[in-house]
Amino acid sequence: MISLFEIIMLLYIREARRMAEKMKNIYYTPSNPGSYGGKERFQRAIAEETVSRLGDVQVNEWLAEQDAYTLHKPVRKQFSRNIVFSTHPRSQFQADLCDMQALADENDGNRYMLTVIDVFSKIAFVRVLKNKSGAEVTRAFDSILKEGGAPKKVQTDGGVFGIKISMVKQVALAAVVVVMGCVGIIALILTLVQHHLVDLPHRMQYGMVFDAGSTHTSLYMYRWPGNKENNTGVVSQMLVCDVDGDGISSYAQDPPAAGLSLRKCLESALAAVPANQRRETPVYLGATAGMRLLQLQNPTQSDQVLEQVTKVIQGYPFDFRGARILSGMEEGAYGWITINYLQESFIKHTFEGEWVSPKGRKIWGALDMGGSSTQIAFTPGQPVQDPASALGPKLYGYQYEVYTHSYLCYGKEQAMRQLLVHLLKMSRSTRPVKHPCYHLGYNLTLTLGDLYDSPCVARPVTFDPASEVTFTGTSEPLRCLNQIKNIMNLTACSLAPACGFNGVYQPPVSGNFFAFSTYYYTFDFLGLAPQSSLSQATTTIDTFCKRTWDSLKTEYSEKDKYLRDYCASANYIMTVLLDGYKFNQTWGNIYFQRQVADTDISWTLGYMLNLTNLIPSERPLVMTGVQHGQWAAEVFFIAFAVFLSLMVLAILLLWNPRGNTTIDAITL
Ligand SMILES: Nc1ncnc2c1ncn2[C@@H]1O[C@H](COP(=O)(O)OP(=O)(O)OP(=O)(O)O)[C@@H](O)[C@H]1O
Ligand SMILES: [Mg+2]
Repeated sequence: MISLFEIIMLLYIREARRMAEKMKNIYYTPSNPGSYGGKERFQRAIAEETVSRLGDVQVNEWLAEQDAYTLHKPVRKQFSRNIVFSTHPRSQFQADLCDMQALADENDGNRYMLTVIDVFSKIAFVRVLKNKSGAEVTRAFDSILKEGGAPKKVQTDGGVFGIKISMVKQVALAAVVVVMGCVGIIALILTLVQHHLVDLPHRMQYGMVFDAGSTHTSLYMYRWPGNKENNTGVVSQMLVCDVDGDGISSYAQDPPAAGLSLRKCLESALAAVPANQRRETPVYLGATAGMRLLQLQNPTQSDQVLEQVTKVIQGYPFDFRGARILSGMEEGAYGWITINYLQESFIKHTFEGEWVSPKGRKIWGALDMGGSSTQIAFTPGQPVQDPASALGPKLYGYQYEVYTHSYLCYGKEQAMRQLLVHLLKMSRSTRPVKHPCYHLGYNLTLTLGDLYDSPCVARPVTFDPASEVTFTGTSEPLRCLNQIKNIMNLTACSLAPACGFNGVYQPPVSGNFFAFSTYYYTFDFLGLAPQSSLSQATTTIDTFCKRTWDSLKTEYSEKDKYLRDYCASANYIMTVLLDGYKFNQTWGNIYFQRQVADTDISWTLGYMLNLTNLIPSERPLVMTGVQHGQWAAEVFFIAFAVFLSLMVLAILLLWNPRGNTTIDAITL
């Protein structure tokens, strides 16, 4: 017995076959308008001939099996696409609809699937749809956003578009930006109002320099307020300690004694510098002409002397920065720096807190006469023609051109020695040797060994070092002056008239000068310091030189070890200044001074200033400060503003309030 179901099935199959036959006839009959064409035309032809319209699924399935249809379908072309860079999750979602209509009956009437994938993480979301109406798709998309968070962009077949930021997020962002703006304005106001130049209390700083001269060694200790170290004129002399005995070069035969001689002054320094600052207190030792001469005579001995002084200073708890021999040019230049620093010629720091270049830049020249060498340094009114005597220091942003020269063997002691040797030579066999610069009644006896013990004088080929020679004073100032001129060459100069003496190039002197050390000692003793007219100076010297030794001893203490030489050194000074450097027309520009601003004029201060970078090459910065409370408030508000900026960034990038992101429509 055949069942009703089987009958229905047989009828269905027969109808299906009939329809298939019919479709074949239509499609493969070239005269039929539905043949060999697209789906729409084919469907219309079937409807006309069978009076029934076949569903898309049936037609598509049948056409898909026909080679004639599939072979002529347009080929899918590869087309260029934009490269998408996705840097973090939810930067871009790709969305599409899958057509599941054919399976709708088995899927509770759900005909489509909305598929969404996060481009960065590849996490996929799927929602089923009954239809693809705008409302249905939007509902499904909202549901995906609730699960996966809102992306920045969504890519669909309809294009790429941004997701609207949720209201909550908008309000949060606006609030943070407003607060941030207020905080920034408060910080700015705090910074601009109530600021003033600060001058905070600062502890003193210390620095020391040993001036190891040819005749003696002195320790100069300086101090300055630490917060003002780049100002001019703030470094002042704190103490000077004279080392007992002669200069360190005199210890050539016993170098350890040179080191030991410094102990007394190092102990004074220990007492002067607070214990907690000793380690940071720089100490330098600079040796001058005496050691220059020893180095020429016996380099081993000069090295040994420097070694021994180094050893002793290193034994003290200071920041020792070395012992060395200065060149003559350095000695001259550092003297020049000292003077102009103390005079505040380079730059001035006003009460208003500004750095100003003093009007007209009145730069001082330096005239130094030690025991073994003499230096001149100044800024000439014309370019320095000899590069060997030119220096170009850049100080506080201004470049200077300095002429400087050091005459070795023309310090007071060595010049006096040269005079003795010259007089001895001129006297031939006359004994005692007449000395026109010594006072009548004064006699000096010394051995030839002592007289010739210097590279500054020419020794006879043979002589007995032990034999003695006596010089007897004659109080003849005119002869004295003439004999002194004989120890200098005042004529030979290739670049005449731009000359100093001994053929040395020197541009004409210009500006005011400080003359210190021997210049000062001698002129001060004669009552000619700090200034005197040229005629007053010559008269005073002449009168003094004519005096007898007895009258001098009565007036001054016989113990004044310099008494015998004042006449000679005064005449020597006049010769150097007038015949050598040619101050004839500008005598009044020379100031014979020992100190400026309570500080000794010496190369030592310039040396320390330079080595401790207390004179910057560029103009110092003016510091602006605020009170501590105000500063703290500024820091707080600025930090708060930074924090808020980070919050804005975090909200933009990371915060996706679920359920609050909305989309109005989406085209897939
Ligand atoms: N109070 C004084 N009165 C007179 N002359 C002095 C006085 N003190 C030092 N002298 C002399 O003045 C000269 C210069 O002394 P200064 O201390 O400047 O020389 P120095 O530094 O030892 O030598 P150099 O710089 O050439 O190495 C020396 O001959 C010294 O004997
Ligand atoms: Mg000196």
